[in-house]
Amino acid sequence: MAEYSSSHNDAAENERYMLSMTDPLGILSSVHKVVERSAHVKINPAPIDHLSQLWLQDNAPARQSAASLWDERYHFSDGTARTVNWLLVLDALNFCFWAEKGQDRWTIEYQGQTLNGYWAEAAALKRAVEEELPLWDANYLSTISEATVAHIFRGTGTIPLFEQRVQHAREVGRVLLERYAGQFTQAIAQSGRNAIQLVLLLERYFPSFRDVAIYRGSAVRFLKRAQITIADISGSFHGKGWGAITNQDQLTIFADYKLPQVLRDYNVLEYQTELAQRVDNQELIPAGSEEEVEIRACTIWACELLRRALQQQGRRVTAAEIDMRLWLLGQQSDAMHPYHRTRTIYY
Ligand SMILES: Nc1nc2c(c(CN[C@H]3C=C[C@H](O)[C@@H]3O)cn2[C@@H]2O[C@H](COP(=O)(O)O)[C@@H](O)[C@H]2O)c(=O)[nH]1
Repeated sequence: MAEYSSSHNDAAENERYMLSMTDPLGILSSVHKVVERSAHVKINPAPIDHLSQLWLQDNAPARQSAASLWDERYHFSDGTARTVNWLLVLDALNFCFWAEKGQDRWTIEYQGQTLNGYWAEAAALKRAVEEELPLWDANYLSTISEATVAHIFRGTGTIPLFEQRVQHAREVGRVLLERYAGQFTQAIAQSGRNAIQLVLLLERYFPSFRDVAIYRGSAVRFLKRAQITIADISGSFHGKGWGAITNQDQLTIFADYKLPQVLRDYNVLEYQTELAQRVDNQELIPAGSEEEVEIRACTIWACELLRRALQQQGRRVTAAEIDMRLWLLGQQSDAMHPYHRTRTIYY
């Protein structure tokens, strides 16, 4: 199956050394176990080398980091603690924007644009603040009503998993009040402005961020929304002030539904025939199924192999930079095979 295993000792030794040194969240080691056993998804090494060569030739975008790309059009950003709380709400609700097969996606109108997906979510939350709804206020969040959340996301169609979004907003408010005097900036301070400590804090105290699956009896750690929250805070503040968070190079890519789609388009990921047919037919892949966990685990591991291939060619990039580049490719993915459909609150 996966060809990542080495053909001689020192490569394996090097691999174990690399794994132990750069995996403080226990994500790489847990997805590595899935990759070894994966029965429905394969990682192809040759396309990884091809992709690293492509990116080495093309200088500019590889330098892109979240900070340089932060988009103020659709993100609320006032440079204060209010923005930090707003970003936590943004990423507590940052999941599952696609419609049932044959249905149109939920969309909103904002500043004369029709938006869908992640951008619709971000703009809807920015529009709410512009309409004087204090989405950065923990008290307000902790008791927010269904009617208010429906108003916030008003548009054409309904945002999927609406109930869960109400629950997540209330949970953010409640935990902020219980533990951080209503300010996520206090959590940043308490974590010593360390990305790893902050991800573990989100996993421990904010249940909706606890993105951990079970695969053949073992825990598999993804922590996608917890990790992207840190990247988004850092990006929004351009790496300064509340965005000056260390150890971001130890984050993994964020295992959403777009990255697997892009990696499959490059043939980095290959789906076993039956899974390929189900995904291409836009059938639901159950949350927590072996297929879903293998898709996400192989996505993370393939990006780690890509990061190492680039590093071996002298190009040091972080997983977050690889993530950003792949995700932006996924924003123009109409000609690609469909992304996998898993109804989940985790991505
Ligand atoms: N891996 C990864 N997944 C990401 C993002 C983002 C947006 N973030 C950046 C945007 C501007 C700032 O620079 C932020 O950093 C959203 N998503 C996920 O994608 C899916 C939505 O896709 P579509 O249906 O096409 O809108 C959904 O699972 C959502 O959770 C990312 O950056 N990486």
